[in-house]
Amino acid sequence: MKNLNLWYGESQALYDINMDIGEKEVTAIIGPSGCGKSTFIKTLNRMVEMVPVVRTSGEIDYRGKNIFDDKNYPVEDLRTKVGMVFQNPNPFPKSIYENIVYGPRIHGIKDKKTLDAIVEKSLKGAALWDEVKDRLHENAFGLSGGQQQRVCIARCLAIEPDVILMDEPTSALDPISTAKVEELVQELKENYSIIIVTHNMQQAARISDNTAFFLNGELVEFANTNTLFSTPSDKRTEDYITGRFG
Ligand SMILES: Nc1ncnc2c1ncn2[C@@H]1O[C@H](COP(=O)(O)OP(=O)(O)OP(=O)(O)O)[C@@H](O)[C@H]1O
Repeated sequence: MKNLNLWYGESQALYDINMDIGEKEVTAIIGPSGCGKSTFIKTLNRMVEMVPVVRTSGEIDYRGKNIFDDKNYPVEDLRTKVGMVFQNPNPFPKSIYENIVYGPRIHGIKDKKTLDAIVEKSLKGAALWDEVKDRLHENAFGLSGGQQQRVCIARCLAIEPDVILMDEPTSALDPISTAKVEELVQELKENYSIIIVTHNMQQAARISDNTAFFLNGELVEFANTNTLFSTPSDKRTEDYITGRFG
């Protein structure tokens, strides 16, 4: 990211963000409510532009192409490479199977055997296969919240992204489901780059390689997670992680 700025109408939400996010690493985004965490990750797959008054400046280069350059990087291509999982599990009101094959079908895959294989691989990737393999054609709404969130992760994996954006993916989950998703993040980073917004600093410390601390739309500090939590270089980071504000 180079000099990334973002405005909602007249109101600026991101200020001059410069950041280099590594491949196959977990990057945590932390900061107090309203500091721009969601705005920031939704910028990475340009979903933020669904708000009509949004305006950006600067660049986000992904594998040598600026994602804002529509001619060289169609937004549909970007979104197949950069998938997203939201705060509240949001499966479609369809069967587990139909949830997973939704994206691949849009991409023109029709062959049943291929779709079956995608469902199995994606559910295995989301550590859910064993729990649901005998009920693939039941409605996803019949699953627990934690299982629904893993369906959403499987749905994201089914389009074979490189990057997975997660916006507080465990905030609606109980501690056991949270632990499962955290464990899953550790497994997924073997194959995917993960950027995760979290309110939970212990979670950031547990699962991420690098952490970015945002405050009032600015990137205050971006460092190795252990370093950021043990010896932050900015006083504002120190105040936040020690609970002095936020
Ligand atoms: N659709 C929108 N229209 C106008 N302003 C918005 C919109 N969405 C977010 N904002 C503003 O942008 C700023 C950053 O909000 P954002 O949701 O990115 O913060 P956040 O750090 O993710 O907060 P939280 O932790 O509470 O989810 C806030 O001032 C917010 O009011």
